[in-house]
Amino acid sequence: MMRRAASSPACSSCLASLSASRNFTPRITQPWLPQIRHAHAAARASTERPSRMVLAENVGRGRSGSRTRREGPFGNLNRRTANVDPRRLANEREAADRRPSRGAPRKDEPKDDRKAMKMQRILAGVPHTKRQVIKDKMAGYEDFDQFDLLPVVKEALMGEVFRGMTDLKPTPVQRLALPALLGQDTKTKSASGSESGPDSYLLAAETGSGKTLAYLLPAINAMKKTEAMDEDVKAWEERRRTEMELQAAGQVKRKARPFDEPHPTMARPKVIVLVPTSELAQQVLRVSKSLSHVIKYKAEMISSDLKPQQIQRNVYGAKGVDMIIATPHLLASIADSDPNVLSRVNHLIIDEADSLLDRSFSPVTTSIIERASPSLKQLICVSATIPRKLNNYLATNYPKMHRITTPNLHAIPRRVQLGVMDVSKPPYHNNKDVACAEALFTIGREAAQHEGLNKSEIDVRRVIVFVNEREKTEEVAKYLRSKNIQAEALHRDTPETRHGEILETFTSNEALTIPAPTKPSAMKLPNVKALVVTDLASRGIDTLAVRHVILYDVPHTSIDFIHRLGRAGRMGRRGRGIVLAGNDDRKDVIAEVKRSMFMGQALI
Ligand SMILES: Nc1ncnc2c1ncn2[C@@H]1O[C@H](COP(=O)(O)OP(=O)(O)OP(=O)(O)O)[C@@H](O)[C@H]1O
Repeated sequence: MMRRAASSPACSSCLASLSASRNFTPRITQPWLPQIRHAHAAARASTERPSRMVLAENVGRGRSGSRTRREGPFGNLNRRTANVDPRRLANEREAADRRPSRGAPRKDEPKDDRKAMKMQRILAGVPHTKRQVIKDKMAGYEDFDQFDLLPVVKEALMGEVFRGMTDLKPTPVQRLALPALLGQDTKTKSASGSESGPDSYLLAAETGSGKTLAYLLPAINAMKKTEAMDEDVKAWEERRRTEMELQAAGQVKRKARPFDEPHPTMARPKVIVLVPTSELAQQVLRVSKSLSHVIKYKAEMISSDLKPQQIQRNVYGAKGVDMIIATPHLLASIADSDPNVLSRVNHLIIDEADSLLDRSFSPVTTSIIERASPSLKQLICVSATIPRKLNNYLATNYPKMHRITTPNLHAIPRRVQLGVMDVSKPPYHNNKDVACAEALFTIGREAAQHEGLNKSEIDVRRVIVFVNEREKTEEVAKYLRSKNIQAEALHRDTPETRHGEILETFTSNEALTIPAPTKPSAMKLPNVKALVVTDLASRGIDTLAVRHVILYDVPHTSIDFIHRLGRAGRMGRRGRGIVLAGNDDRKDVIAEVKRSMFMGQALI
């Protein structure tokens, strides 16, 4: 039932209390209402005790006496400042500023408005100020002569690895890592060492920036230095010399008493390099072998593409082995049956550490680290990216690890350009095969124009096409071949023996040329060779001669963007990436990656 409004005069506070009750319809048009309001106000002013609704006159002035600590169960209520020790607060703020993993930008850092990439935020951040400090630190080393390398190591570097190259300068990661790993940088040494365990380092630098030499040179240098002091090796050499002298003097017959005592380093390497794939093992071995010709040490690899007898020979060869480059599973299984394989390791290098310490590889990699620990002097993790997971893993397990990161970490170099083909529009109608073939034709046409006429030989452009699924590699390569484009597919199921052969064209630094066609041939695009691959070829593979990369599928993460685009524009060269953006692709992510590349910003 509706309640009627009171018919007698009432003031505004009375009306307010009435209106609070449900179903009350106020009649506020009465002409006498203002007078009643004034009467009430006058009565209020005349009372001695102020109403609870009236604020104290000094309310704005704050408390005069200090009452920072209030006792009792409600002492912490209605506080205007946090109940935290101000010194602790200041310390925490300072630590947060120094902590590399904190994603929050500092005051002096430019504002970051990359919304789509922030959704995944998969990479650990490197603070702006830290990047500046690194730049200053790098400035001290301009020449390879400034590093404490043995003369024979320098000779091998210049005469073999860099043969025919002039005006060589160490790259940023080499300027930072070589002094630290060689012990020239005393500050780094004291920070990374611990009384009980080995010195541990993280080397993180852009793709194609020379990380392989940055870790190989110090390890080989240390190996050579300690070799001269190795008592077992000295004694073995003495016995061998005596035996040879006896044979030469005709006192013993070589056939009757051959000197076949195994070298003390047989199956006892001093340096181990762990890599995720056979292809990468092959590549690191190539660099190491070129150094070993001059430095004289024995380097071998073990990976699943080798026959068991070959693996046996590489590890248990009578001449011994100083360095083993291996995939973790194979090495761990050898160490299971012969634990002494890891008993003399001084340097353990984990290349592509973000892969080898992720969930799938981590148990086996860490088991190798643990078994090698007693003799280990340096543990070196190497990576082109520091995912947040790796960052946390290292911070927890190796809190004293010294992090060597370059100023441009996680940034794709500006010399690599990214073009976007909107495949959702005509004439492609979301058909990426057609768009990919079109992109390759454009590359071929541009190259032909660049070559000019009247040449007897033309350059062949090597293009890597990245897809996300292995099934897609064959499918795309088949389509391209149907359009008379030279294309090969490479994925995990390709016979391992063929991997090296297929990759060779793309990893070779030699110019690839063919005789200039004089008449139109069946091969519509003679000057382009395409390799359709999954991520198998995105990690560590040194494709110096590749200028073009096509991202057929949009990479799932910014880490994949960095690694895939990192196959072009290596070691200061120019490169071009073309991403095919279809209807279902995250165009906002692509746009942000493109903008970051243009601005020279690190991906997140
Ligand atoms: N100081 C240097 N000057 C010129 N070239 C160099 C120098 N250091 C290394 N290189 C060459 O640069 C190329 C790339 O080096 P490397 O494969 O070590 O790169 P990376 O940093 O390991 O790349 P990724 O992260 O992709 O594995 C190699 O061909 C190597 O010979």
